[in-house]
Amino acid sequence: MEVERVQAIASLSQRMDTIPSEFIRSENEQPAITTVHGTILEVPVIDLGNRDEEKLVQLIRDASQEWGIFQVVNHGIGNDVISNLQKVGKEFFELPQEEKEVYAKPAGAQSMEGYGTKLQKEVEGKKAWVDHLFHNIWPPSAINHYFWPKNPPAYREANEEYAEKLQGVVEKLFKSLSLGLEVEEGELKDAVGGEDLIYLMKINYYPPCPRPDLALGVVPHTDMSTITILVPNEVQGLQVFKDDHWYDVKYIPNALIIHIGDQIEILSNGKYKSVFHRSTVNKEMARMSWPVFLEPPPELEIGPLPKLINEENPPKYKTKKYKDYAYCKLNKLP
Ligand SMILES: O=C(O)CCC(=O)C(=O)O
Ligand SMILES: [Fe+2]
Repeated sequence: MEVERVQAIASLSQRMDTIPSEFIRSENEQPAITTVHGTILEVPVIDLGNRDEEKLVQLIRDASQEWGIFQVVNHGIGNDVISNLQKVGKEFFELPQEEKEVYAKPAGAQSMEGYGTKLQKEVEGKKAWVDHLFHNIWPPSAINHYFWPKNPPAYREANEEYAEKLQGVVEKLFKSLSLGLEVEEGELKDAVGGEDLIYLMKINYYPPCPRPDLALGVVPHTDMSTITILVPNEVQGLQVFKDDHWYDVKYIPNALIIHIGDQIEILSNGKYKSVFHRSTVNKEMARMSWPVFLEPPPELEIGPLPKLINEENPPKYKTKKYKDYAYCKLNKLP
């Protein structure tokens, strides 16, 4: 079956000032109506190079409790590594449509991997203004190079380099998040699979949109991952829901945006919050983002850490295999 890519629809709508009606959100979702303007609240920005470890733990703990999202600077990944990742991703999405289709996600495949467009019409039968590419980048045993673009030729090296460097950031984050819960520093990482933790890369490509006031990119959701580490391009678009309102997340060049996902909320028995977020689109420019979802192996069972449970603190979440959690979430089952 031929799937209509948003990028193809966008190139047709460029000459018009309208978008197909299935992309027009209801008023209670339209970004022009529901976004708070002006920087009233700002997502915390944390210096990951801070040598005062206790302070770092405290900052990450507070941001994860209060917001479920923060940006990190001084994270140790070179600007060149990030700009190479962005460059090859952009080049891939700028290839002719038929070259991208080579990587299309096979119909009915279990895995997320491949090039695609969300098929199911989302909330109220509406579509999202975005195409994507998914593929694992770590560990080597989880990688299927079939889904890694061969063009541009530097694609593979740029992604390998980023995956390599990302591991240091992942270690630091899990360590601080564990210490923030007053458990051993390796406890959360072990609970999500240790060295078997899977790094799933997604590239979101949001083509220019004639009516960014009416459409949405990725619709409101929480990530089902443990943590998501996201690199945006320079086009503003990520928004978080806080105290009943939608706020823009400020673009900071070379910063990484860290989302707490559902599995960390569950493991922490609700102390850390999985952040509710969405993305908007731009009239003139293509927005792109590179979230890496850190996912437990499918068969691993995840529930609140036993050390956090006692008579006063009963478990607030069920323990489930990650694959069952994902199945229920995707199919909107309890
Ligand atoms: O593009 C963004 O900034 C957010 C994307 C996102 O939330 C997702 O793909 O899960
Ligand atoms: Fe997300």
